[in-house]
Amino acid sequence: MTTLLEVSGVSVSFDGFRAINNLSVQFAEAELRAIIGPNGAGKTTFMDVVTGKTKPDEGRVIWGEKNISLLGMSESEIAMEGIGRKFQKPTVFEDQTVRQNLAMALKNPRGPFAVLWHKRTKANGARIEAIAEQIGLTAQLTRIAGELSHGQKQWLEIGMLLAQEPRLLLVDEPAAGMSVEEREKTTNILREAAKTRAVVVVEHDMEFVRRLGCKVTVLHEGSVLAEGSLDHVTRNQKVIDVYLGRGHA
Ligand SMILES: Nc1ncnc2c1ncn2[C@@H]1O[C@H](COP(=O)(O)OP(=O)(O)OP(=O)(O)O)[C@@H](O)[C@H]1O
Repeated sequence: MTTLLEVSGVSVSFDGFRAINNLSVQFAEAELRAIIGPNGAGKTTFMDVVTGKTKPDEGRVIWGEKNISLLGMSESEIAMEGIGRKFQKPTVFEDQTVRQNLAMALKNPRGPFAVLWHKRTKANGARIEAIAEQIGLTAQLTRIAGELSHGQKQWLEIGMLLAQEPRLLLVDEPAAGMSVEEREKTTNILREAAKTRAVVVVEHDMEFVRRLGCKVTVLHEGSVLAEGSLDHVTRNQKVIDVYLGRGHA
């Protein structure tokens, strides 16, 4: 498997406290990965480092086949490299329809060829339909986004991120506040999306992680404590001691 993102020996300190401590972790192209760990383990800080929001004190963050360092890049440059991030709270344009939200998110090829505009609009229409189907919102395309349920808003935002065609999608606690059916649908959307890109999901809900059925990385005190299948990591005594024993099983 080709490595898409390599985080190597990364440390981040806040006022002398090491939130990320010599962290090394890799992600392959087109893989689904769950990141779990107790509160304060460094999961959010890890995503902040990858997206350029937080600059590490040490270490390397290497991206893509050209082995580009993300460390010297701004957040917007990193986003343009193809790294998308879904925060926990859905942020869609509430007063716009689902279709308009997706249309705004679509990555249009920028160029001076105005004659191609019509063609492009047609192609965009097809892309919107395809994404709507992928996120299960085909029947909601003409609805105002503000009227959608919490789960539907989350899917719409995932769709808006997919419209940008990211090569890596970071998703923060997608299952929070969702019903059982919504969670199931969310797992399917993420699993499907991960067939063509890397999808990294930070999640506390172990049932949801089990449904994802993917490799799991357990973070603790800013480093990787265990990695492997969910069964493998949940059998690890250290994982049981620091995480599962605290009611996350
Ligand atoms: N800007 C900051 N200033 C000071 N300390 C911070 C800052 N950001 C994070 N921390 C600390 O770094 C540690 C790691 O935090 P982080 O939010 O990355 O953990 P987490 O695994 O995402 O936790 P949770 O599961 O609660 O979201 C915590 O102890 C947190 O208090």
